[in-house]
Amino acid sequence: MLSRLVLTDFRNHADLTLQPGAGFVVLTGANGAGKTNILEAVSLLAPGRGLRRAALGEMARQGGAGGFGVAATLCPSARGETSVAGAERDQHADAGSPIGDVDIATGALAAAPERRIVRVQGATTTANTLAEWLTVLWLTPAMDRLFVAPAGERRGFLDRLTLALAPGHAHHAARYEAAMRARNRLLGDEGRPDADWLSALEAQMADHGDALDVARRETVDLLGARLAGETDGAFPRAGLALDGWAGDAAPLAVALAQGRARDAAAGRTLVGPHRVDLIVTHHDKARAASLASTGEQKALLLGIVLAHAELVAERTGQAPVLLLDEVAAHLDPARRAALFDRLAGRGQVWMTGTEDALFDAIDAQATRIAVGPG
Ligand SMILES: Nc1ncnc2c1ncn2[C@@H]1O[C@H](COP(=O)(O)OP(=O)(O)OP(=O)(O)O)[C@@H](O)[C@H]1O
Repeated sequence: MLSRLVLTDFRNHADLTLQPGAGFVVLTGANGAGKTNILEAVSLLAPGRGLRRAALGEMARQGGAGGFGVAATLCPSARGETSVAGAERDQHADAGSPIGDVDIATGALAAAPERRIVRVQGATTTANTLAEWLTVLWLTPAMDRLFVAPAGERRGFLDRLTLALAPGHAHHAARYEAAMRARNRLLGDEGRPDADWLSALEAQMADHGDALDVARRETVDLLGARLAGETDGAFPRAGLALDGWAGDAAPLAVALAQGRARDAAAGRTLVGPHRVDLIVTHHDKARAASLASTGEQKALLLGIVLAHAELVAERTGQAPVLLLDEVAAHLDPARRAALFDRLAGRGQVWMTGTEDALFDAIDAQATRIAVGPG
C-alpha cells in the first residue's frame, strides 16, 4: 500500500501531499476538483501509461514549469513478507539492506516532457520494473463500454490482470512489440528482406509471445475458475475465455515465417498473441457480456476486478491497490453495501465520489480526503 503520495505540477495539482491509511481512501469533491487526477497519479506507479492512457506531456500542469512528478512511499507492512519476490527485491536483500519503506517516483522533466523517468529508492530504472513493487488495478467510467470496445482495450485490461500475477508480463509485451515493429518495418522495406534477420526477429517474437500467451492463459484459467465458484450473488458471475490466437495450434515462429508475404502485403503482422481478445460472458444468463444491459456490464466488470483482487492477494500475499473512480455512485444501495463488505480489510482501495454521504457506511475505516481545486 501507499503510505504517502506527493504530486508536483501533476495536472491541476501544483503541490499536494497525501498520507493515506490502509484500507479505504475516499476522495470527495466537486466535479473537476482533481479526484480522477489523483487516481491517475497512483496508476502511474505501475507499468504502462496510466488510467487515462494519456501522453506524458498532457500531465504536466498547464501554467507550471513544464515537468511533473509523482512520488510515493510504499509501506512494507501491507506488502507482506512473501509478497515482492522480484529480482529488484532480491537485489536489495542481497545487498544486505533491510526491506523497509520503499520510495518510488515517476515523472518527466520540462526539458524532455515525453520521456518518462522512473526511480526506485532513488535509482533510475524502467517503468516495467514497477510491477515488482506494486500492483495497481482500476475501474473508471471510461471502461463501462469495455465489452463493446475494440479488442485491444480488452487485451489491455487482460494484460493488467495478468501483470498482477506475472510481474515479467510487461517486459515480455514490450520485447514482443519491439520485435514485431522491427519485423513489420523490414517486411515493408523496398527489395528482398534479409531472411536471417527476419528469422531472428520472429524467434524473439515467438519467445516473448509464448510467455505472454502462457501468462494470459493462466490468468484466465485461475480467474475463470474462481468466478465460476462464486456464491456471492451481489455481482453477476463472468465467464472468461481467450479468442484470436490459438497459441498451442502452431508454433508462432512457424506461423510467422509462413505468413511473411501476407504480412508484407497487409503492412502488419496478422497472427500472434497481439491479436488476442478476452471474451466475457454473463455466466448465469449464458449470454455475451456485450449484450448485457449497461448496469449488468458495469456489475460484471466490477465482479471480475473483485475476484481478481482476491485471487492476487491469495496467491502473492499482496493485495493490489484498487482505484475505483465514480463506482460507488452508480451502484444501488444494496450493491454498494456488498461492495464495501467485500473490500473491507482487503488492502488499499481508493474511491472517488462527489458526495460524502455515499461513503458514510465506511467512515470509521476510511481515510477521507476532501479534494479542492488546485
Ligand atoms: N495538465 C493539466 N493542467 C492543469 N489542469 C488540468 C490538466 N489536465 C487536466 N486538468 C484539469 O483537472 C481538472 C480536474 O480533473 P479530474 O478529472 O481529476 O476531476 P474530478 O474531480 O475527477 O471530476 P469529476 O467529478 O467531474 O469526474 C479538470 O478541470 C481538468 O481540466
